Amino acid sequence: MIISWDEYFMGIALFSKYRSKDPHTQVGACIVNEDKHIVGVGYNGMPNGCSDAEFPWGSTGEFGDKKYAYVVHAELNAILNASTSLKGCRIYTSLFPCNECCKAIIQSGIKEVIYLSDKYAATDSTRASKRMFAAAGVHYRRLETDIEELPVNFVLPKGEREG
Ligand SMILES: O=c1ccn([C@H]2C[C@H](O)[C@@H](COP(=O)(O)O)O2)c(=O)[nH]1
Ligand SMILES: [Zn+2]
Repeated sequence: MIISWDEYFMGIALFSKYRSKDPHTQVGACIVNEDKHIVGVGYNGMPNGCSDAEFPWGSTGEFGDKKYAYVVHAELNAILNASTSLKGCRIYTSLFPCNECCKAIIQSGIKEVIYLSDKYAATDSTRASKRMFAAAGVHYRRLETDIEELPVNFVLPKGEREG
């Protein structure tokens, strides 16, 4: 199987999301520069020093009892983890960016967003993101692919196993 660049970078975003402890929505993001070099990756997780085990992952109750007060979004983490200027870069993200990530994407100089799921399309947050991206000239598109699954085997074929 040979995959396209878009599928490859979205694959990295999808792989990254499995690091997230969010029990409901795991999100991964991968930023790529004009030379097709990966310059940042991220997933939705608690800030440094805020234990995944101690901070809440639920989404009900008081403000302080919900994950939303604390979690750093995948796209923002990818931006903050980036090693270089993001001017002209593309971001691959498994979920369409919320309005807060949208602002960070625009301000960082990223010029294109490639997403997979738009499951919150009907929300005010996503509508605001689309409005801001359009105004700021940040292009967005859904990943086009025929691939349903990308198998990754951690178990080596018999002939390649040790012992
Ligand atoms: O742009 C976004 C929007 C959301 N996320 C993260 C934040 C949360 O951990 C989940 C959303 O949780 P729900 O239970 O689906 O409300 O997704 C993100 O990383 N980037
Ligand atoms: Zn966000």
